[in-house]
Amino acid sequence: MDIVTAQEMYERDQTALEVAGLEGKWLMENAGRAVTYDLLAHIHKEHRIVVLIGAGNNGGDGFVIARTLLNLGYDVEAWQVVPDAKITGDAEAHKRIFQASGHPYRRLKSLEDLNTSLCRADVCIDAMLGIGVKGRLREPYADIVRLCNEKAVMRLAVDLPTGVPADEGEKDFEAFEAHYTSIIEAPKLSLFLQHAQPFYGKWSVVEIGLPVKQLPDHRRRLWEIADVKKTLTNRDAYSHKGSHGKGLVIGGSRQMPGSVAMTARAALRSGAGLIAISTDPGAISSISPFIQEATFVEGGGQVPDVSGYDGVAVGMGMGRESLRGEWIERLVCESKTPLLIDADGLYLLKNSLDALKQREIPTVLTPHPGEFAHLTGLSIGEILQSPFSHSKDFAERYGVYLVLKGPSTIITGPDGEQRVDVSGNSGLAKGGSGDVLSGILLSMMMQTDCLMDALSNGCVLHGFTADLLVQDGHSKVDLLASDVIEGLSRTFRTLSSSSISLRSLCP
Ligand SMILES: NC(=O)C1=CN([C@@H]2O[C@H](COP(=O)(O)OP(=O)(O)OC[C@H]3O[C@@H](n4cnc5c(N)ncnc54)[C@H](O)[C@@H]3O)[C@@H](O)[C@H]2O)[C@H](O)CC1
Ligand SMILES: [K+]
Repeated sequence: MDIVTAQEMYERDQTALEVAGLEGKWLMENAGRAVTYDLLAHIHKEHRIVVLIGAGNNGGDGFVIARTLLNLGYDVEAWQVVPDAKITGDAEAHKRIFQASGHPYRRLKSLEDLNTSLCRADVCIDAMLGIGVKGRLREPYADIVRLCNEKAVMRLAVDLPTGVPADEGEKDFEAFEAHYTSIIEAPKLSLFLQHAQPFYGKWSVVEIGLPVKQLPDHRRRLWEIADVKKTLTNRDAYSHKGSHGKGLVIGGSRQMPGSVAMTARAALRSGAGLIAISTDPGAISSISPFIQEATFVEGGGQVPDVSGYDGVAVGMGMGRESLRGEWIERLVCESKTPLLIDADGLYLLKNSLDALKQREIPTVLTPHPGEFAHLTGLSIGEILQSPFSHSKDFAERYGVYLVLKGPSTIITGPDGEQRVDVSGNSGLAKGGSGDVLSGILLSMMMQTDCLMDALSNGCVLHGFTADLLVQDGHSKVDLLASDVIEGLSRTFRTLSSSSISLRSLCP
């Protein structure tokens, strides 16, 4: 599913008009009806519903929604919150259809009247502003939004909650706090921003009839379990351990032996053929009981020889001594093997960014916002405010694959393509989760031709496993990173059993 900016959404509407003759009025009818049927899952016949209608096309959708609900026999009060003169274009056309259908609407004269109506209502549908909002809300929207937010009503938003900017880069806004948002055609960037997402509540996306094959490809998509099923490499019946990648995990220390154990174990549980660990010799006895299948290579204080491996993950629990920084620089400059750099490795990489630019073999960096702030010199606040553009700038400038971890993980390729993974839950906010993710990613990197697919699939497998575990058996409080490793077996079984049942349906 594509993810768009406001500008890209307007371009899509324009394309629909130019290539398919789909006029705005038709799209508005489609959008209003699709949203209505989506919202019906949250509305009962006995509910009293208030529809709030603003000045632009989001308000136009509101007229279609109010009309459709009234036609279906729901108890609806439609409130136009701006003067008549402000309703123009397609919205005005739909206002006329609304009136011609014999439905009344109310015009906001005083906030007191609306307050009385909202006090009686069970459901409030926000069709005031959508992707056209600019800057902080002006009146009467700001007052109305405050009023709605303090009422004990179910708040449903159309496309975006009024006041939430569609794009990244803005942090200080006041907005309608929706319990549920019915998003039109494609999620907007702000759905994936930590400070904006809570305003959306739960959400889904409705389709409004745009000519999808003709639309410009903005190369930014949501990556979901269905995409994983389509792209995950099948295990060939005649394969051997060498067919699934020979990986090396470099890291761990006496103080942090568990990190590499988890990375190695997660890599093997996700299908890697062979995993070797290069670590502080003093840590081997603590690590080996947890991962009998791994072999150990003698580090001997030297940068390990990585030739002969299909992929290398480096940095987990490695410590930050300057000697390790030299290793990172040498690996970046000299190794001809795809590299994944995480944790302490990212900290040390800061001094080798020029070398990174020169490197021609694929490199994957997996920072959380704090590590990315360290790498870029930006603040964590700046990263969180504009994670899409900062990720893209960095990945393009240094020619790397960047996995910016968070509740919405953004995966960016060196050519600027972006994927977003929203699987997972707060149970993953614990030490060790990143080590497990690195192991899964290493395994996927070695088994998938397209690195973007490998990384996107790895992120979803990690989050989806955590979701399965808290649905059944675990809670978000007790979930451990090591539970996720053991939970991978269920995820892979789920994925393969669904493909078997699909196959069994085919003639
Ligand atoms: N393909 C589609 O996605 C379709 C979407 N539709 C809906 O149309 C809106 C976008 O419509 P647009 O008219 O461009 O913008 P808005 O309705 O969001 O608002 C414009 C309106 O808002 C005023 N305004 C801007 N900023 C502020 C502010 N800070 N405070 C107060 N008022 C503000 C501005 O002056 C304008 O009057 C999209 O979200 C969908 O809901 C179509 O229905 C179908 C196709
Ligand atoms: K809205």
